[in-house]
Amino acid sequence: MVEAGLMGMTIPERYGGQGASWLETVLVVEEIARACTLSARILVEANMGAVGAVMAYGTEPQREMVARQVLAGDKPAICITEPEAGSAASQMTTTARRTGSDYVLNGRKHWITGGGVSRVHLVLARVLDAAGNEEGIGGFLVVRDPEAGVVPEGFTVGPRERTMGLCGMPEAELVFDGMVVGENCVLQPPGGFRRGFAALMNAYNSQRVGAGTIAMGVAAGALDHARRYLRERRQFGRPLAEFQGLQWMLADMDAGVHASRLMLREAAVSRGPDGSAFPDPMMAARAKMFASETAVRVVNDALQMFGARGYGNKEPLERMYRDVRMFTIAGGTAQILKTQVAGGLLGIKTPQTRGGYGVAGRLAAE
Ligand SMILES: CC(C)(COP(=O)(O)OP(=O)(O)OC[C@H]1O[C@@H](n2cnc3c(N)ncnc32)[C@H](O)[C@@H]1OP(=O)(O)O)[C@@H](O)C(=O)NCCC(=O)NCCSC(=O)CCS(=O)O
Ligand SMILES: Cc1cc2nc3c(=O)[nH]c(=O)nc-3n(C[C@H](O)[C@H](O)[C@H](O)COP(=O)(O)OP(=O)(O)OC[C@H]3O[C@@H](n4cnc5c(N)ncnc54)[C@H](O)[C@@H]3O)c2cc1C
Repeated sequence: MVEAGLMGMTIPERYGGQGASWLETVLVVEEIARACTLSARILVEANMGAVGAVMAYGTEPQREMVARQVLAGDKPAICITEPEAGSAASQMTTTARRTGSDYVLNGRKHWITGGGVSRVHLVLARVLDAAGNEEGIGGFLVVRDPEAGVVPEGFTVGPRERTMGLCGMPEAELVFDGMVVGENCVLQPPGGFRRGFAALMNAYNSQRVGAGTIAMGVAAGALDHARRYLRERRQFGRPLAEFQGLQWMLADMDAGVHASRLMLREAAVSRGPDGSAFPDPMMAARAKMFASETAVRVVNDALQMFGARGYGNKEPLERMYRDVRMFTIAGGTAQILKTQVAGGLLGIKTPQTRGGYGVAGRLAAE
């Protein structure tokens, strides 16, 4: 992927990238996901999420460092989720406490894709001043590269999670125990730490569009396989393609993939409020939620069309099914994304803590 120029496509040309748009990136992601979910995931993380956040909010040296790493083949890790803060990501307890001009990180992240193999890590943490008062949530850039002898003290990689799919890339726990990082590692979004969580999640909307595109690409690949097999396989003296029950399934699958693709591309070219460099939050949530749920159904239906052969490993369907199942979970579960979409439609703020509901501007004005 480095040789093909796919790592760091979105990085601006002045840092060695191609300055590719989100739309150009998702076109490539779809094609790759048709054949290999894992490679598509690497592509998304090497162009969206953390990379997008650094290119939008980073200092010159931070951008140069991340560009160098990614263009050389690193897939950065985005470290948000914690054992007690999954969907409730804003309740993270990992802290970054200021001591002089440094920060000391303490806490535990889990299910981090690339844990143990990624070099660049964007770690979200609750920022405390020297007296322990909270300042908001910030992003911290941490490089770990054992091959080059860079192993930050106080940063350990815990056990790998064993998963039903996507087995070519580890998900692991990362433990920060008094790890000291300098001020130059702080990713400072506009609005400072008080608006840090919102700004970092805003950057993450690009990765939601990327993740949704992977799911859609896997479904598109499964649909191709299904079309091939319906023409190839014969039962009752006729090709499966002649059975109307399967034809209607195929038409529904095609419509689902097509609708997902349109929603994802619409989100990819959209921009959030206030001149954001990232896709509109609601469009990203809607597209990822729809594409991931649709893809699980489409791949399941494709597998069904193969009968026993779909359940076996001579065809890629069983692998695609195991891979695609993840996309309604990671990157914001389908339920969380639906809540965000509904909140936008109704003009209701939707924090999920007891007593947290509020009315946003539009409804209040009505
Ligand atoms: C956002 C949530 C964590 C819910 O938490 P809260 O209820 O505490 O937060 P909110 O009040 O909804 O939001 C606080 C603040 O942030 C703004 N915000 C939130 N999300 C976004 C967004 N996507 N884009 C832009 N801005 C956002 C929100 O508007 C608020 O700002 P104001 O104060 O109103 O101005 C929860 O809903 C959530 O998103 N949970 C999912 C967590 C998640 O996605 N984790 C992903 C981990 S990385 C990963 O899985 C990688 C896998 S992969 O990509 O393959
Ligand atoms: C393969 C994989 C890779 C991942 N990679 C990363 C990564 O690189 N970086 C990272 O930070 N994280 C990563 N994650 C973690 C991922 O972001 C979380 O799994 C996800 O945000 C959900 O959190 P949780 O698993 O703790 O589920 P929980 O939040 O415990 O949710 C459990 C169930 O309850 C539902 N639920 C929770 N709250 C609500 C609510 N308010 N309303 C309705 N339903 C609700 C959820 O939808 C879900 O069905 C990865 C996960 C997987 C599976």
